[in-house]
Amino acid sequence: MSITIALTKGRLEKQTIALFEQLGIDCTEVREKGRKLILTSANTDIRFILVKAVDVLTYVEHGVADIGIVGKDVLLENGKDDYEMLDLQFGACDFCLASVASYEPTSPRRKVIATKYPNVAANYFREKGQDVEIIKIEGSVEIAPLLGLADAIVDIVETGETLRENGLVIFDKLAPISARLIVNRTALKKQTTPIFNLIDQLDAYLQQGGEAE
Ligand SMILES: Nc1ncnc2c1ncn2[C@@H]1O[C@H](COP(=O)(O)OP(=O)(O)OP(=O)(O)O)[C@@H](O)[C@H]1O
Ligand SMILES: O=P(O)(O)OC[C@H]1O[C@H](OP(=O)(O)OP(=O)(O)O)[C@H](O)[C@@H]1O
Repeated sequence: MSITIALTKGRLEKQTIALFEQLGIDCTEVREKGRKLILTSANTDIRFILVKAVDVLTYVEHGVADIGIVGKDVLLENGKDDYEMLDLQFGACDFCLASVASYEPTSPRRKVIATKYPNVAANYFREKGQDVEIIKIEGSVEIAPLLGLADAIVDIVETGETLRENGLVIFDKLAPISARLIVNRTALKKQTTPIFNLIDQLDAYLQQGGEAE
């Protein structure tokens, strides 16, 4: 029986492949994929599918993929933490509250918050007991406070360069983010041994300080 692994296309792709290759899993077809989206590993029973981050959740939830590799941001936003089995430690960044330096996070005025992650932002302000208006933005979130659309943003910060270049500063760190391995529950019951073997190998590699290049 083969294992299907859904990979997040884009930023996490290279490091995911590098990590699997460190375990001796051939990923040549994924590295040289062209426009192909279903790829096989030459030396294992693993099949990879390449999809957008949120779709990794969908394929794993429906059992079409047994395993998924996805950012913690996507799990938090979609309330799917319980699928998570392993922190893969790459793709590290943070969810942050940021704005222009004059922003007053504790002022009683009802704030407007722009974000790609409305649920993460809503949970954060709910826990703080603050009622805010949330505006969903699809990208370039940093311009929202500069143009007066929002008072502040909740967004991913990695190097901090985007904030710096747009004159924004961090007011709070909400949660650390990195790539996570998620597993479909039924697949785990049906294919316990191969799935746990893979997780154990990844875990052992990461424990001994190995990194995805
Ligand atoms: N600087 C960063 N900005 C955004 N995501 C990052 C960053 N560094 C690591 N990541 C991780 O990479 C994952 C994939 O991000 P990527 O930008 O490739 O896809 P996306 O968020 O779906 O964007 P797009 O809609 O542009 O395809 C994120 O879910 C996050 O976990
Ligand atoms: O701290 P940094 O290293 O600068 O990285 C953080 C930036 O990267 C992401 O945006 P992305 O490049 O995905 O573009 P987007 O604005 O279109 O989402 C994120 O939303 C930040 O804007």
